[in-house]
Amino acid sequence: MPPIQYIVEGGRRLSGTIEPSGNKNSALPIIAAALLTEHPVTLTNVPRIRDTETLVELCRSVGASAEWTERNTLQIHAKEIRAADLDPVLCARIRASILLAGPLLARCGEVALPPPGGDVIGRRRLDTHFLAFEQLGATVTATHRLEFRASKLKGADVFLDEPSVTATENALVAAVAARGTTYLRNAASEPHVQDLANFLIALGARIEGVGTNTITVHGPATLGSATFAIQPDHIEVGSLIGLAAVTRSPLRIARAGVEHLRSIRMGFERLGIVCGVEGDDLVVPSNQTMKIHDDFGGHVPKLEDQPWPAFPADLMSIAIVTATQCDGVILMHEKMFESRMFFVDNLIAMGGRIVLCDPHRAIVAGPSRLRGAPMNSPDIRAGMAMLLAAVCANGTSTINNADQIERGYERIDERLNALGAKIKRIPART
Ligand SMILES: CC(=O)N[C@H]1[C@@H](OP(=O)(O)OP(=O)(O)OC[C@H]2O[C@@H](n3ccc(=O)[nH]c3=O)[C@H](O)[C@@H]2O)O[C@H](CO)[C@@H](O)[C@@H]1O
Ligand SMILES: C=C(OP(=O)(O)O)C(=O)O
Repeated sequence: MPPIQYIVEGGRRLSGTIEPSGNKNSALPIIAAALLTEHPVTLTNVPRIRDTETLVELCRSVGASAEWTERNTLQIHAKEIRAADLDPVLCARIRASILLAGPLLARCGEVALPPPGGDVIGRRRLDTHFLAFEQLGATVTATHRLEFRASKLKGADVFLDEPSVTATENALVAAVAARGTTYLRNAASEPHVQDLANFLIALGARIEGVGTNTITVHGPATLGSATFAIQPDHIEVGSLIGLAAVTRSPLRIARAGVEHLRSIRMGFERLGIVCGVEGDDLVVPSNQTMKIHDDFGGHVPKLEDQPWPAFPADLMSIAIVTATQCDGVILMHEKMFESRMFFVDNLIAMGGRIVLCDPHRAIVAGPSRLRGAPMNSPDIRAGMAMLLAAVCANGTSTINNADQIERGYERIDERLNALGAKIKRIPART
């Protein structure tokens, strides 16, 4: 498939209603966990994006049947599976290939995985996965590929060395198959971790503490079949709040999953962007103050990411672009990843007033009028942030490597064009 380029004509006001897709980071562990049961599983509201398509291919490669029966409905039946010959190219395409470790280990007693890929946003450690599997009774060998073996998984009191999202998900799936009770302490609690736990419960697992940092699993569970709807993507909702704000456009984000939006709304409120809630819809008015709130005493405020329920790392790039359009000064502190902030060079080239202090911190002084420019998307969220910048800038921008954006956002060009944006999607000239 040729690489994709977006040509964006900026400076247009948007309006209308948009519904977020299902959460990518829920769909991925849930598709992988569907391999845990011999019975058929139907998943609805699955985002039809590059990452889910790749994982579906990997599921087929281990012997499961996986069919899209509608655009966003996926049926998976893992009657018999084998944990062998996983394609290194497919595994390297997505971070979520590591999520096959838990279900395949539980079903087959061993699995060898080529290293996972995913966003190039800094070092992405796997040590927490290894720690959890070892405590549940597996042996782990990590060389050019990752090998996990366990003739029997045993429940354990596991303290994760950090609340890693995918490590919590792998440990949760393995614990459902393990004999005895497992406590996962210092567990991640993101909406996608909750979604996975609720899917496992729908299959028949006994899990307590969903949404907290101590998850208790009583195993082993006898699993059946289930139909499960993936919850809305809170990161996409946050991206759309940023889009509405930078283009000064009134947007209604329908079925936004407002119960999970508190820290995200607070983050944008610090930038002077206030959203209303109507039922499960989020309403972003166009008449925002866009005035950054100083800390008490007039001190320079900061916005930092942290594990859930705090402001999510995957929204930092969006928040930075948004802040360029706000009045005031703010320190943006990305604590988790070392390379996620380098994309700000593109915003600086467009006229953004940003000082990159070090790989983790940037000071943004706004507002600045952005000018269209050529850009290259390094990762999903930086790509989406650049798309926001391009839509609000004066003139035309080109975003190369827009495939990255499409790893995480479904038909984003069509959906934003329906709101009034002008994004042309073309195969890039090589
Ligand atoms: C498929 C999927 O679900 N991917 C998400 C998942 O990736 P993933 O599960 O790979 O991310 P982890 O939660 O393991 O951690 C991400 C990084 O943050 C660091 N870290 C983590 C916890 C902590 O308290 N302190 C800390 O510094 C880790 O060392 C690591 O470098 O979670 C990340 C963090 O929300 C998101 O960016 C990714 O979109
Ligand atoms: C970092 C992300 O994805 P992944 O973990 O799949 O690379 C993301 O969704 O922003």
